[in-house]
Amino acid sequence: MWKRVASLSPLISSKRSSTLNQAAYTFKLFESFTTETPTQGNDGMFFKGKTPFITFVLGGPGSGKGTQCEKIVENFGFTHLSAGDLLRREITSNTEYGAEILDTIKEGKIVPSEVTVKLIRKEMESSDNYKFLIDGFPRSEENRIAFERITEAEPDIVLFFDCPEEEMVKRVLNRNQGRVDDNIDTIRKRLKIFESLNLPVVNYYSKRGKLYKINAVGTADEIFEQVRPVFAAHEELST
Ligand SMILES: Nc1ncnc2c1ncn2[C@@H]1O[C@H](COP(=O)(O)OP(=O)(O)OP(=O)(O)O)[C@@H](O)[C@H]1O
Ligand SMILES: O=c1ccn([C@@H]2O[C@H](COP(=O)(O)O)[C@@H](O)[C@H]2O)c(=O)[nH]1
Ligand SMILES: [Mg+2]
Repeated sequence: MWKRVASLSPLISSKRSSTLNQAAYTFKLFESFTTETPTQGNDGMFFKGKTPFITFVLGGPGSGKGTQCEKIVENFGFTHLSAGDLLRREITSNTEYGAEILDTIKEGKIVPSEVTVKLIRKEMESSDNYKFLIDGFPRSEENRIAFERITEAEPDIVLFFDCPEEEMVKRVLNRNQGRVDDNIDTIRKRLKIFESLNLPVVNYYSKRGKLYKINAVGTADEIFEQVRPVFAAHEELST
């Protein structure tokens, strides 16, 4: 099927070609997933005897997800999987989809779900830990549904860092880590996508009683004092 899609490309105009190339990129990945047959559920698929404890960490660009994840790791022994970092690693390692991922990130768009879920799943499977922070994912309802379908797992809790737009813009523009998407044009695009595609995911988990909304204004330490009790309570429950 991939061959068939590739052979169509020269026959089409460049604008359509770019759309179709994106479709082919998605399709090829999707095909590689559908040939894999996950045979076990959440408890048995990745984690040698332990039920995984999965936390999704959501919030707009610059809301402080990565900063707070570091503190959660230090204090509660989670493994931090930043979806954005996993995608950026694909770019720097020049893997098969690195170039497409780079273009997608530059545009502030969302990488096809199958790519991201595959990277997350691989990291989970190779970890000795069973407690995961999945940072910056799912970015859309489509991401969420793909994660559930492919991993047969759901998050136990979902953190949402609620931050005003002007504060997020200020933080991202001051971040200074050389990220290709830390410029005002891409930030605006990311904020729009966050509102239209990510907030529905936040609302979904809110309705399901899994959401912990954190006021992300203040110092990182102050914010962590809101985060700490969420994990402390779950630690108590599991002992
Ligand atoms: N509470 C805070 N107050 C001020 N600056 C902060 C705070 N938390 C994080 N920062 C800074 O803001 C910038 C963005 O933070 P961070 O990278 O943690 O956000 P993020 O939500 O992971 O963003 P992205 O979605 O773009 O990856 C960083 O430079 C970080 O040091
Ligand atoms: O699940 C994901 C996560 C990220 N992306 C793309 O990466 C950038 C940067 O993500 P950060 O979480 O801010 O590090 C994001 O704007 C998306 O383009 C993605 O597609 N899917
Ligand atoms: Mg981050």
